[in-house]
Amino acid sequence: MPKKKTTKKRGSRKRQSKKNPPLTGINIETPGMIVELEGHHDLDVQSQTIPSVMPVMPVRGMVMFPGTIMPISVGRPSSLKLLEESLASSKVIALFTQKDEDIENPTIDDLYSVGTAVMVLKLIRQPDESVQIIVHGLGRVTMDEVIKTDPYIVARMKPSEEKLSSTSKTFSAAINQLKDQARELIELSPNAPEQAVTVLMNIEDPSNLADFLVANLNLDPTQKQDLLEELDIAKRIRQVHQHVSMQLEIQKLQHKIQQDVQSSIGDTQRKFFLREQMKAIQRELGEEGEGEDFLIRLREQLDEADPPVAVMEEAQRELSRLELIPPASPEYSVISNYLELIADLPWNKLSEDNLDLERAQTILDRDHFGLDKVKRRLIEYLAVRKLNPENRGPILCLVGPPGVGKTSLGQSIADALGRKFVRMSFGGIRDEAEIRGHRRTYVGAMPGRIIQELRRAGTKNPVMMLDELDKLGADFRGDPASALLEVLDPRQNNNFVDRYLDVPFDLSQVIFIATANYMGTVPGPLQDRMEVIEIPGYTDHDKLVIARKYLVPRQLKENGLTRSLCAWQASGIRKTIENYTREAGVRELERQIGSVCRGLAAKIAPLTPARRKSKKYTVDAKQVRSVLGIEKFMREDDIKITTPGVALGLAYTTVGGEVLFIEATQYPGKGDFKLTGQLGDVMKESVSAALSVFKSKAADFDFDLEHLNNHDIHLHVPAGAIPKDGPSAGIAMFTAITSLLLNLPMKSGIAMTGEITLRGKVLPIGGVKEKTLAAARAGIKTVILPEDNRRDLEDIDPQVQKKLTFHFAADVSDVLTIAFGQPRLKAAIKKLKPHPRKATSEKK
Ligand SMILES: Nc1ncnc2c1ncn2[C@@H]1O[C@H](COP(=O)(O)OP(=O)(O)OP(=O)(O)O)[C@@H](O)[C@H]1O
Repeated sequence: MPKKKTTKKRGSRKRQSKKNPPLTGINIETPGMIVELEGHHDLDVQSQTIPSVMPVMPVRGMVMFPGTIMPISVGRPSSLKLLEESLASSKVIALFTQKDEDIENPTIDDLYSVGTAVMVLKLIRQPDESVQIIVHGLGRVTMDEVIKTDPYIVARMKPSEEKLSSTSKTFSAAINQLKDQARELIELSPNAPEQAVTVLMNIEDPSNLADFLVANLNLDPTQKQDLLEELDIAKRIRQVHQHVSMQLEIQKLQHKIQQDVQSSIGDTQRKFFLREQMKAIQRELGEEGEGEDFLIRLREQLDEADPPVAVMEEAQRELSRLELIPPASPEYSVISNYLELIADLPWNKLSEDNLDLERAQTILDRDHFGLDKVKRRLIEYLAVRKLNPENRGPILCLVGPPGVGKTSLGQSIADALGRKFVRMSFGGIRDEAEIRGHRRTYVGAMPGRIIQELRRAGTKNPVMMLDELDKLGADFRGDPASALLEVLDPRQNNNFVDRYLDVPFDLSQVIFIATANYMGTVPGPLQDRMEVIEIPGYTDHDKLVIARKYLVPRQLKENGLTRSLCAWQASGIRKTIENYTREAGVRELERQIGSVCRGLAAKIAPLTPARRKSKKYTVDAKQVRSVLGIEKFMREDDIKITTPGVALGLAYTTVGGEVLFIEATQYPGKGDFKLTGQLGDVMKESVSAALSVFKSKAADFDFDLEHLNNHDIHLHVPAGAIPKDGPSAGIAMFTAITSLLLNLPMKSGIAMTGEITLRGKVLPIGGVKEKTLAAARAGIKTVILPEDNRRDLEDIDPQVQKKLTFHFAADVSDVLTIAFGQPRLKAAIKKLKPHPRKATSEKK
């Protein structure tokens, strides 16, 4: 290494310098040797006089200043010659800067006229035959007369006389200020040597100070030459001051930029170190493995989930937060739960649709009996999807009583399409957050049901069943229906934002199918967005087939039985339908069939395997009776009417059509009218209307209205615990009141439905299909419908039509004729005539 060599050589040179006269021994031919010239210590330099004749060495790209020490590379042959010859006699030479540094062999005219006399302190021979000299500036010289130019220039010099024009206090202040600024500049300069400030502060002489600073300032050679030629020290100080100030400004600016850069790098480094420290602490606590592995896994899962860029950015932000939190902290689990959700959600996972319509039809037929209209609509829906995949189609809403197969139809559609099936029930949901989630700031926050179900589905295009839409509530916690509106709106749902997830998720590929028992309570705007498909309920015949094909085989299997062990007969199923269930769907029927199967399983299980093989139970009506016990429903008894004041109405409720008993009674009182049975406002009004119609027709019946002043009437609609509403029981109310006041029981086996007006007209009603089904189920033989509902007849199931006789009424008098029979009615009126008058006159 050059430094080592230098030290080593120094020692030998010292010895050598003592023995040999130095310069005579210079051998430029010996490369790598440093020659220390004799007598170069400070005192020598200071006492060195500047000879009047000196060899001139041209230099380029630099200006030498008195009082400074500089290394100079010498390579030109003429300069090497100069050194070789002149150093033998004197260590002092003159350095003159070239005006144009590109000139290889400068003449006198190519040099500035002012140069610097220098003392050569060291000469170092380089391996490439050049030489480096270290020189100490002695003083300014001006070329006076050229003595020779070959092989190098030798000239007579006249020393340059410097002058100090000012010694005032201002000048001293300027010197001090210059020194301060220069010190600041040195301190800001990253490469300045440590002792530079000390050297600066020790310089007393203003000329030396100026020269020292110029030599070290970052100026170009012409500027430096100007300052060399400036002999007025005060002026030179001023100019140097300007340069120092400017460079200080630049340096400060650079320093600031540097600091800014460093502080930003420093911040990243700080975080890195802190993180490392955190890991070390976690390692000490034994928590490290857990957290590290988990984070690695999480990162992999996130990459795999490949969510949209914005979501990934959010996830990365949360991941970096997670890295700083110890696994034991509660926040750790909050963030990690969130990230796990993002990693689990099917951002890009789609299942491929199978739009083979024949296959879809087969699957629908395989899973469900009947329901032809519904199945046809579902096939149409799939056909449109096949022809126009972009068309999202309407949102289907299957409406019907419980247990008619709405949910299982949804499952069949998903099977037919080859999509995943998820179901969410809205029964009792009152909080908007159930759908849209809670913000993560809440303790125990969770995503909404939609996002939870999608996570469960694992694909972003499942069939999602929104069950029991009619049970959706609303309270102070917000309106879940409005959140659902956003979910179902095809223009908004590609950007659905769950509050917990806080980033949009695309729901546009989900097929939503809603179900409801009753459309009446589904919020209007939601109804608007859906296409309603009604499933009215099953006839006894339908139920028989469904039971034989689906329910019995399923229950046998579930209870570990076989067909050969338990042979269900049609009579057994019919008995179960008629005497143990009263419903529109088949859920209770399946439950009862299950009960029978369990009862038989209890008998079969104790048998030996051999006995079991030979034993066969025939499940007929008798067997069902013996297992299920006393019949729950006796149809004929139920509808037999023996007392006045009772009428059978037909209603449409959330559980399908129903036969409604309307009972009225009277007792002496003050003419009050009492209503019970949880009747809604509309129904109450229709009772008032019925009473008013009766009063308006009292004369026709020869009925003395005075009777109503001293009798109270109580009208009750069982079952009292179930809320009822609607106008369609109007004519039944009127019939019940008439029956009571005319003291004439209605004929048995007749049920009626129709709204009543004050003029006694009968207005049309809805739900004819469901109501007639219920009538047939209950064993009713005759149904009175409003005249305007005649057109609904063709919609009624043929099985039901066969069982019922229909009468159509335009006016209440038509109703009374059918309900009581004209002769019975006349007889009752006749009987009644003297009775109330007698009672009144008796009272009088
Ligand atoms: N037409 C049918 N063919 C075969 N099975 C049926 C039919 N209708 C209903 N079921 C069966 O009846 C049971 C009840 O049906 P499901 O749960 O789908 O009723 P739902 O209409 O959704 O009732 P809820 O309104 O209470 O949700 C299911 O096991 C279903 O398979």
